[in-house]
Amino acid sequence: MAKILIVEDEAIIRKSLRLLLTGEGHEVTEAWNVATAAANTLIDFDLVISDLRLPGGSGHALINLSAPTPVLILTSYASITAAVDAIKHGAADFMPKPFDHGELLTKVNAILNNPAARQLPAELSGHGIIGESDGMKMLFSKIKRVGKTDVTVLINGESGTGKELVAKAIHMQSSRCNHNQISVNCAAIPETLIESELFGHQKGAFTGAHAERVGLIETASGGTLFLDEIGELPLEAQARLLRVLQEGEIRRVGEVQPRSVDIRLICATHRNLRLMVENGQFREDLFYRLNVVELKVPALRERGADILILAQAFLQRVAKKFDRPGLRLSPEAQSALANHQWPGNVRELENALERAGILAESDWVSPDHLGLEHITHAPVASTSGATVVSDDAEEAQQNMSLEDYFQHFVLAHQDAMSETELAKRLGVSRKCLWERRQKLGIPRSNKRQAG
Ligand SMILES: Nc1ncnc2c1ncn2[C@@H]1O[C@H](COP(=O)(O)OP(=O)(O)OP(=O)(O)O)[C@@H](O)[C@H]1O
Repeated sequence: MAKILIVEDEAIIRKSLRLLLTGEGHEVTEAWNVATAAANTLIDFDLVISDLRLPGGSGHALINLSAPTPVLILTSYASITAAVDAIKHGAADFMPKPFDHGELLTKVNAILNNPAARQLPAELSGHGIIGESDGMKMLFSKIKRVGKTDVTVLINGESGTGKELVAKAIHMQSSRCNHNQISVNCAAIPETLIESELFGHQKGAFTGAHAERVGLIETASGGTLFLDEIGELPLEAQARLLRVLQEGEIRRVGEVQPRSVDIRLICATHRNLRLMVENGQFREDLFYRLNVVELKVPALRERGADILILAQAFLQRVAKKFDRPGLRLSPEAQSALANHQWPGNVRELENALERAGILAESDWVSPDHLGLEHITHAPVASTSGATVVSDDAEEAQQNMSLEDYFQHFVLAHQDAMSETELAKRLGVSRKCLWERRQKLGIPRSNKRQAG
């Protein structure tokens, strides 16, 4: 006996399938669209049988949502091409409608008896990047194309959109995949240390250089170097990096002799580097070297049904992590997720689901558990640098935890201040600011393009 989910908007077809399958001893659950299907823990089913055209979303979305559960697609003769496309996207098989009962059962049995039919998650061939929207499909095909080459890639997208995942996927598709990918977050390394971190140094090159040090670029030789937040790289380090790209050579700080290196460079930024070039904050020659191929990662709010697909995937992960297999999204939670603007993108979504996994008392995740409200009050800084607050805001501030205060302060000032200024005003290092942003899920501002 197998557990089978039927997703079909026509009640008559649902009923006939139910009769057919229960008659064979299977346990059957019914749903009439993607949302009602997704309210179940899809991984628990042995098979999903889904119509291709469903109200409010296609059966394609279910292929992703259900992974690794196999999906048998039902389709009218008119959309056979679409069914073939579904197979390319990971469907186990398809069955034209109207169908012969015997033929359908043969297909169902063939899938159930074939363990290999359990599909890989419908993501970029095992790289963990989930997405069905047109923007993501376009990105996947570009990743596949640039992955095979050795060209420098500049990945652009808001904070938390998955730029690092994209960089990893490119590396894994490349001929360098058996070598390391070294990832460096230029925003997390203090400006004074960045050159020696990246390029290495000789013993005694500067105060504190007690021993020689191999830089991260040299360590990445033979593999891929991923420079995240490249817009934060100070101008002097930009000049050094340009030399590496032009000459394939590196000179450690304090060293005269260059060493040859063989790296593939992938960079990422949430900033508008062109604007930074115009403002004199980013070297034009370096920009053109980096921007050989530009990949744009869409913001989550532009990805339509991907929001729910990702939410279900993260929920399954959370359910496993907290050993709560029954966890599911209530219809209200689904609509809250679909309507949220996601300033922190996929990272914010991941955090929301993790939080829900902790807070939900029953199996049903409600909007409250997701904590998607926005912060409305924020302290305002005076030009003297002192923080000025209104009476109401003062009272609210007194009730704030340190983390709340940190978050309020960053959100209120990041359009006007650089990361260095923000860190200084908060009395923390840039690295600490970066780490707290990650921990608290505070996205970097898109309005501040430079500095
Ligand atoms: N399409 C996706 N499918 C699955 N998980 C994703 C996807 N996009 C992002 N994530 C997850 O969201 C989190 C943030 O992704 P990532 O660090 O790659 O974003 P980023 O754009 O590099 O962020 P930042 O600009 O802040 O460095 C990670 O945990 C990542 O695994």
